[in-house]
Amino acid sequence: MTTFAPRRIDLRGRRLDARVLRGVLPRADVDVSATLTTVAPICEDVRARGVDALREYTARFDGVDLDDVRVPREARRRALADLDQQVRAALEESIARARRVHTAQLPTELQTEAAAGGRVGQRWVPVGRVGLYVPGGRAVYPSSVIMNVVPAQIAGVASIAVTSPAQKDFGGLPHPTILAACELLGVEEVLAVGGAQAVAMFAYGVLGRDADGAEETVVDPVDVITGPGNVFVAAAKRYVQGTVGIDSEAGPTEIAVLADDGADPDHVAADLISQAEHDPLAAAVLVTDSSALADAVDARLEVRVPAAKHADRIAEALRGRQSAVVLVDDVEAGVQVVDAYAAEHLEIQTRDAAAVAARIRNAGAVFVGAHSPVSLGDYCAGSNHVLPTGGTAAHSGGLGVHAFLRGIQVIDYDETALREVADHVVALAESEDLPAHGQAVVARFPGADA
Ligand SMILES: NC(=O)c1ccc[n+]([C@@H]2O[C@H](COP(=O)([O-])OP(=O)(O)OC[C@H]3O[C@@H](n4cnc5c(N)ncnc54)[C@H](O)[C@@H]3O)[C@@H](O)[C@H]2O)c1
Ligand SMILES: N[C@H](CO)Cc1c[nH]c[nH+]1
Ligand SMILES: [Zn+2]
Repeated sequence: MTTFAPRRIDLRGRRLDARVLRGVLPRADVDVSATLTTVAPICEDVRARGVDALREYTARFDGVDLDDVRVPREARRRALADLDQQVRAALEESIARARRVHTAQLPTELQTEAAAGGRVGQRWVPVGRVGLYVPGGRAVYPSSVIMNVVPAQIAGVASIAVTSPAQKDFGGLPHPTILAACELLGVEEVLAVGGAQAVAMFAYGVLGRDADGAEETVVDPVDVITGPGNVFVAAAKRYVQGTVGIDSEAGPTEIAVLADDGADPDHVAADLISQAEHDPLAAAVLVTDSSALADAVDARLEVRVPAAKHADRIAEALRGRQSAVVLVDDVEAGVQVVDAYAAEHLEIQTRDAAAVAARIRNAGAVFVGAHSPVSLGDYCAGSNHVLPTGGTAAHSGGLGVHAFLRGIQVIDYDETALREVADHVVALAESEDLPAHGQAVVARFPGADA
């Protein structure tokens, strides 16, 4: 008999320390590490050969003969004019909520008097140019245009470029709804490149030839690359990090659900399927202290998956080594497990869900209670759906305005304030055997005792 249920991991009665959990929990991160060997030559080739390399990879991976990587304004205007009105209304609502939430994230400028006359400030300055990746392989993601562009605009980034894979079925342009979303948001530079080659294009910039054969800049390099994508995109972001800043490794989608016997198995199954739908590498993990709930969810997967539109992809994700149903002794143990797993999305479907959610330390985003499914956050909650995957939520957060800002400290001491602290600077400089550091202060007060 074909089963559509994820494998079971039984942690009941087991000691749950970090090492044990690391060994037994499902994890897809190794795919990103392994994929570095695939994407490194692609990135280096784009760096060396520019547009010619972009054309070759687009033909190979997307089946499109690219004419120009730049999408003309007219195509974006037409896409918006032709957009279904219901989809337009949904995009507009999503934009409005995202703007509200992301505006509230803007940090305040600080000015502190560390001592009388000694001021230290903190200014938040947007990066100059960003490259935003919008996926478009198995599915297309106009919602990811919003999730990338809104925080970049609110942060005040002056130069914003969006890229998304060229689509065979749409004349080699990105999907029209993606173009329409760019136009709605007033994005002026849109490119038709996907995968690792798009990430390299942004990291290094690309040159091409104009109609007369003269060398021209086709895409300028950016300071920061953000956005979600498949394992090739996530690996390429890891590869170019350092040359540019990145947001997080927002790779193949993950959902973890922490549920007790009060959860509705229909909801839990629907939510696991909703995210397994993204990619055969997507991870769907249920953590529960109720074997009755685990069985009930499995039974619903058996019924629903074969009938679903992308049943093959969903079944592959649910049965993959990255998915599982994890049985634990109680909700307390479940909190330890989901914290060690550090999921991109974590739903809490337990009694007193808000209190349980408040104790979670590692997750890209937490969805609290019966009425906050992950797909609400994917589209219309106002929160950002570009979130860290593969366990990186233990050290990275989701996309927001901060990804596009740098805090610059501004130190402004007057003479009296510097004189007052001079002895301490000299003492510390000498303790580090860096006496010239102390001298740089003493030199300002000739005649004073050093
Ligand atoms: N974590 C997040 O925040 C988040 C948000 C939305 C979507 N996602 C994920 O984004 C992904 C979207 O993936 P997708 O594939 O639909 O679109 P995508 O745009 O990420 O990838 C398509 C590109 O992959 C490249 N590619 C395909 N096969 C390749 C190969 N064998 N070698 C090298 N490159 C290859 C091609 O260049 C193609 O253009 C899914 O995994 C989804 O789960 C994650
Ligand atoms: N669940 C994805 C984040 O991993 C975001 C998304 C966009 N569209 C549908 N879902
Ligand atoms: Zn989703």
